[in-house]
Amino acid sequence: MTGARLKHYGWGREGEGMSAEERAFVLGRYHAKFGAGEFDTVTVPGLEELSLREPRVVPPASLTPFCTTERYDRAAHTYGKSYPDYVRAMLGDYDCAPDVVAYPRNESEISAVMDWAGSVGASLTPFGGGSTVCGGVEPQADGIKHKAAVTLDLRNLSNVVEVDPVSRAALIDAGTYGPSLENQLKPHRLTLRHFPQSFEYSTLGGWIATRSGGHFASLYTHIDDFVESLRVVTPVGVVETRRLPGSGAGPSPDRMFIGSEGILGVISRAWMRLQQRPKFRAGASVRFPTFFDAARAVRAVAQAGLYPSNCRILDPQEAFNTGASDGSSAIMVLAFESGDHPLDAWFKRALECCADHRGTPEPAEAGDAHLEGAAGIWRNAFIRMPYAREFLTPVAIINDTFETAITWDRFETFHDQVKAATERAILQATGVKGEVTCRFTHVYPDGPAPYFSFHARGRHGALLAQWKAIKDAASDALIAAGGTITHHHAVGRDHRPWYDRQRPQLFAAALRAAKRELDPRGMLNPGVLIDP
Ligand SMILES: Cc1cc2nc3c(=O)[nH]c(=O)nc-3n(C[C@H](O)[C@H](O)[C@H](O)COP(=O)(O)OP(=O)(O)OC[C@H]3O[C@@H](n4cnc5c(N)ncnc54)[C@H](O)[C@@H]3O)c2cc1C
Repeated sequence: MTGARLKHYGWGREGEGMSAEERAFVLGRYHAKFGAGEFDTVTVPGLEELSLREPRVVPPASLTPFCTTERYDRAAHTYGKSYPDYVRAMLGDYDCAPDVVAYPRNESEISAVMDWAGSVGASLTPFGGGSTVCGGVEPQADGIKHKAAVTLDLRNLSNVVEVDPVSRAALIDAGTYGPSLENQLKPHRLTLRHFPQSFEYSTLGGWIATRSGGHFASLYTHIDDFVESLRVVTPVGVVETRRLPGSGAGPSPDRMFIGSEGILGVISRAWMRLQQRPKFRAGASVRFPTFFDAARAVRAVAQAGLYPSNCRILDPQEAFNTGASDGSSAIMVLAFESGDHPLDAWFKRALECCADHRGTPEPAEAGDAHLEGAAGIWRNAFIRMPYAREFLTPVAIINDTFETAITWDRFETFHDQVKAATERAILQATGVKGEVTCRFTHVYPDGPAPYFSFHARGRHGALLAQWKAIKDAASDALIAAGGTITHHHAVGRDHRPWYDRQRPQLFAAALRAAKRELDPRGMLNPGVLIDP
């Protein structure tokens, strides 16, 4: 990585953030929701004001070239990017800071850190970009089972190592951040085209470890679909899977590590399936009178086998919040792309599906039609929004998201139940009416992945409890109504109670057995996904 260092509190690098106009726009939307009065503001402590405990362990001389106990490194690896992470950081609570941060440069250094951490009874937390929103990178040391906490940041493993243009695949180091990955593929005229909203500040290894959801709204929804083979460093040795386009040889070893959230080993590199860079595009913003009209159109498009790269819908309130509409209509952002052929026939057919459900396309300007109008405004807001939380938390705004998936036959009831339960919980927890909005991130022929955002006016001193009451109610509702606790944000520690209810018990036992085999000391990410 180049440029200024990453913030220890907030999104992106030091010196980055929203412009004054963007902040005013976002705060204006909240003033409109919650009243025009001044928000009660808390000052976030600076790095030098934080009190961190003395490191409980220090690395041996052989590891010091790539390990540190510096204040900045420990503070910047204490939290991920969830709402409670921001609150605790704002309150100066750095009790769980790691004792040591390691920046290995190759697999043997990963193994050396594992061996040392194991020998001193420390836990080991794999760390990519730290953009987890479910408590995936918080260091663990209870003083009994784990006497100290070591974080293993993979940023120095950051190369596209080899490109196979014939099979259209590349071997890529796990610590490679999104922009660097794409920049290194560009000269080969290839692309991974996996663009989670966190693309700039997350890594290939993190995407694979969490089964992240990216650019493609249909067909290639999760990173899983691009993984051809993996190398994983475990405390008992290295696992390497065979490069194959597909295989029916038993359960897939790749699948065991994809989504393992750092509890079975450290993904060090992967062969990834690539795409041609798109040359042909077709797209539009389509307006619908209601969100459910838009959802029915999405179902028709998904079931027609058209596989748009983008088919995201925003409910009217979500469209209003991002500035993409005046709040009177739902919006579909529809796009097709190909490196090989024109897409007019697919696009035309998708618009027919939309018209069948009262959808009206916005007239497109010349050029990148899919980035014009409401779609373009939404896309810009999508990229800039991550910077908002660092100034919304200090004014006691609770803004968070949760995402799930559900089959089409249950979607409309599911949506209404989850939304109502979340709205009720906001009112109960804060005493003030809040707002819950919904969009789709990904779509399948058998159902959508709805993504809910909620906005509440919290109170300093009670923010964590208020957030938890709302999050618990929303999670309870979506599990009770048959959804998944996460479609792509992963389980971490925050989603454990609901994942435990959703996951078959015998599967949990099998996962525990796999962990015991690969991580006999139980040092890797304790508490994530399963208890030992
Ligand atoms: C603003 C914002 C937007 C987001 N948008 C999206 C989105 O569009 N789609 C989406 O899917 N997610 C999204 N997320 C969530 C997050 O970005 C993803 O989970 C991402 O995949 C995490 O990657 P990372 O490199 O930051 O991993 P980290 O946050 O560092 O780690 C995540 C988990 O993976 C483990 N891990 C990391 N690297 C490795 C490795 N090499 N080997 C083994 N385990 C490892 C960690 O221990 C941890 O449990 C978003 C988060 C934020 C803050």
